[in-house]
Amino acid sequence: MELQKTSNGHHDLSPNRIPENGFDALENMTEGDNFLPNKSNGKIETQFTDFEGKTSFRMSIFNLSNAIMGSGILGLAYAMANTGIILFVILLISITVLSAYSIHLLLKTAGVVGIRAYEQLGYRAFGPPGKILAACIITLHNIGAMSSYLFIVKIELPHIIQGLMELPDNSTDWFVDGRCLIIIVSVTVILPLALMKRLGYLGYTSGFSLSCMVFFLISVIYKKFVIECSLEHSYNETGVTESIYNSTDDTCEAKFITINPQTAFTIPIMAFAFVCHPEVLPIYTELKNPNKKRMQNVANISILAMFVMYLLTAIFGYLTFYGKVDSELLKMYSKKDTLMLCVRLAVLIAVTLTVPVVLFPIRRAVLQLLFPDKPFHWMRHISIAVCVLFFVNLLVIFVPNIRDIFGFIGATSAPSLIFILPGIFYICIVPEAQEPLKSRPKIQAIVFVTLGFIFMIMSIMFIIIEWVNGKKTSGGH
Ligand SMILES: NC(=O)C[C@H](N)C(=O)O
Repeated sequence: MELQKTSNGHHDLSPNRIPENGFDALENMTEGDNFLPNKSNGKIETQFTDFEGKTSFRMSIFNLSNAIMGSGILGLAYAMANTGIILFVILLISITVLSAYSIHLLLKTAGVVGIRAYEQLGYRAFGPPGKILAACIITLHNIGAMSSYLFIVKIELPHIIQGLMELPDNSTDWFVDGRCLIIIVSVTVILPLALMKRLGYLGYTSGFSLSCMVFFLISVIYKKFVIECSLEHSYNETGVTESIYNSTDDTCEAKFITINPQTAFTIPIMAFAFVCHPEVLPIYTELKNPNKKRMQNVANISILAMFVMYLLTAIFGYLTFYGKVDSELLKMYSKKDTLMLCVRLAVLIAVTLTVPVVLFPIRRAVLQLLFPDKPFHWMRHISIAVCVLFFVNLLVIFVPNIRDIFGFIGATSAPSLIFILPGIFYICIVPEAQEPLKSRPKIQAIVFVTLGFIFMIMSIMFIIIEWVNGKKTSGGH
């Protein structure tokens, strides 16, 4: 699809030139493209002409909620065990509000320049290095998230099959080999969904994925009332020793406020659980009748719904196992219990259906970096998805314990995507004439970025300290 060039050599994206297939226009968009500012009520409002979205409000909520909800939910009970109920609730509310504020910054910045692509905002703020930085952080973070989802499939699916088929624990058949299973799941479920041309089409699978997580939550609540907390409860059945992740507290009593060395992981776990920022602008691009308020509503509803689910999961998970809860809640439940086998399956389905949603921003970042001026092409669309999935599969198959890598990625990319980048883009892109540096919104954004840097430095420091201590206590292994 060809866009007409204006006299200054830029693409003309004026409203009377809205392309038939706006998606191509977005993929086509280059750094020099102009967007038409629309002066209404004396305020400059940029009209988005990059794409005419067709995804309904409800489907967009499903997609964004699905992007938020992932493996992060499994670590929240553990986070609560290491902060106590009150501190946890305060931190969770703070991260929820900050996450919504960050989306507000992204949407406002996108509105000012009329671009709904994270990487392009990076370009507007800092030129090519800004674009490369944003694309790399998105790719790194989302590959980390995808790997964590496939890691769950690799570990849990064999147990589910063994449990449902009543096979002995030591069976060596190929269908209980996690490595074979992730390849099968990737090829038969994830790849076809990742090949969809638009994220909007994933609304139905996202809705289904969310209902699986609701089932998980209901079961966690139910189990609280049937499982008795016992001090001898053995939860490390898989034999994986993770000294740095194990809680030190072994009592069956709820703590309201507590601080221990593992408290350091709380903010990275919560921040990771709320990351959906690379998906926000792609979802906005496909929203029907888009405007900032409507998209902010999509974000607020999704964030609020996920906040409720996170809070309930954490509280009931914690009140079932107290200080002994593992950093992966599912590990705590018996593998012989049919209900819990079904719950594991539901969580697996939920995270598997999240993988394609998380893959979309990676493909967009790669396209923006390697083929910035090229129109949509199926070959590129398909090959990037295949390469990304291939790489993530290799990672999950050959790296035995990627938790440390996640810890580091969670501590660096999550604060960057939530706090630092949206704040810096806002400060740099919203013109001084519209909002001077000393205006309230800009000062708020500066504080927000500073907070992001503090979180990031603190998390990295704590994680390094824990690694060093963990290595010492496990004899240097
Ligand atoms: N979308 C992501 O990056 C992570 C997601 N928030 C999770 O909890 O797994």
